[in-house]
Amino acid sequence: MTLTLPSPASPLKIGTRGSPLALAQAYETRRRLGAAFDLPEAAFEIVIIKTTGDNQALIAADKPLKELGGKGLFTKEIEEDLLSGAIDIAVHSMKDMPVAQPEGLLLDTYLPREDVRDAFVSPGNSSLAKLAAGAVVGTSSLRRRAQLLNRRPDLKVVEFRGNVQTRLKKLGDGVADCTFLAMAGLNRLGMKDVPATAVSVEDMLPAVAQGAIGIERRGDDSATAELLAALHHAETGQRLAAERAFLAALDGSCETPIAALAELDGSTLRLRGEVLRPDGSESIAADETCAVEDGAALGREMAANLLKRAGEGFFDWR
Ligand SMILES: NCc1[nH]cc(CCC(=O)O)c1CC(=O)O
Repeated sequence: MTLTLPSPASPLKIGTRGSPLALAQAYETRRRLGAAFDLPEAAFEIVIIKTTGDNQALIAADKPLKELGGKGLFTKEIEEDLLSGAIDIAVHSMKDMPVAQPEGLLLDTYLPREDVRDAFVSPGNSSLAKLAAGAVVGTSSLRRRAQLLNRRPDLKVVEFRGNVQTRLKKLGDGVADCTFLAMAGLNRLGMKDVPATAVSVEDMLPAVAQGAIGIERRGDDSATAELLAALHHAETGQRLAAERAFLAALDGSCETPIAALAELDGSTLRLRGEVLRPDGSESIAADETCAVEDGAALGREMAANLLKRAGEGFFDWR
C-alpha cells in the first residue's frame, strides 16, 4: 500500500480545543508529522473545536463537573467531528481521556511523554514543606486535594477551576497561597517565569497518563493510521497501558481520587498506584513490578487488590 501524504491542496485536519495548552499540543503534533514526512506547515490545518467544557458560563456556575456532562465534557464535540470526517485526527491530553473511546474511534498513538510530575506553584513559598500551617491551596483536582489533605490535614483547600492562565491569575490575586499544575503543561507552554517547583512522585503520585499526548483517529482510516505509526512512542504506550488498565478496573470517574505511575527499567515495568478517600483521611497504595508486556494485567490486578483493601463506601464523599 502506498502512503498517501497530506498536502497544501489536501491538508490533514487536526482537531483540538482552543486553550493555549491544547493548541501547543496540536502544534507539537503538526511539527512531528511535518518532520517525519518532510511536509510544509500548509499540509496541515488546525481546526479549533469548542467543547461543552469550554463554555465559560457553564463552568463558572461552579456546578460539579459531573453534572455538566461528566467524562465527555472536553471531548464529545471533538469526537463527533472526527466521526463525521470534519477532522482527520484529534490531539488530546491523555490525562483527560476516558479509558474507552466511542465505537469507530481509536486512541493508540502517543507522543513521547513529558515530565510526569506535579508542580508546586507559589509566589511566596519555595516548597510544599515550607508552607505555613493552615495555608490555602487552590485546586480543582480531587486527586491533588485528597493527597494534600492526607499528608497535610492542616491545609485549607479551595476550588480553583479554569485553564493554566486563569489559575495563575487567581494566584496572583491572592485567592490562595499556592496551587498545583502539571510540569508537562508548564513545559509545553514554555512558562519558565512561573514560580514552580517539581514535586517528587514519592510525595505526590501523578494522575494516570499525566504528561502524555494521545492522537485519536477513525478506526477505518488506514491512510491516517500509517501516518501516525511514524509518531507512536512505544515506551509511552506500554506505560499508559498499565496505568489506564488500573484506572479502568477502578471504574475511575472524575469523582474518584486515583493516582498511578508506570515506569520502565529495561524489560521490567514498575507500577505504583494509589486510591484515596476524597477527604484525604485514608490512602491505600501499592508498588509492584512485572514484565513490560504484562503491564495491563498488573494494572487490573493492582486495582482489584486496592479495591479489596479499601472496602465498601471508601470513595463516598465524607
Ligand atoms: N486537567 C487539565 C489538564 N490536562 C492536562 C494537563 C497538563 C498536561 C498533562 O498532564 O499532559 C492539565 C493541566 C494541569 O493539570 O495542570
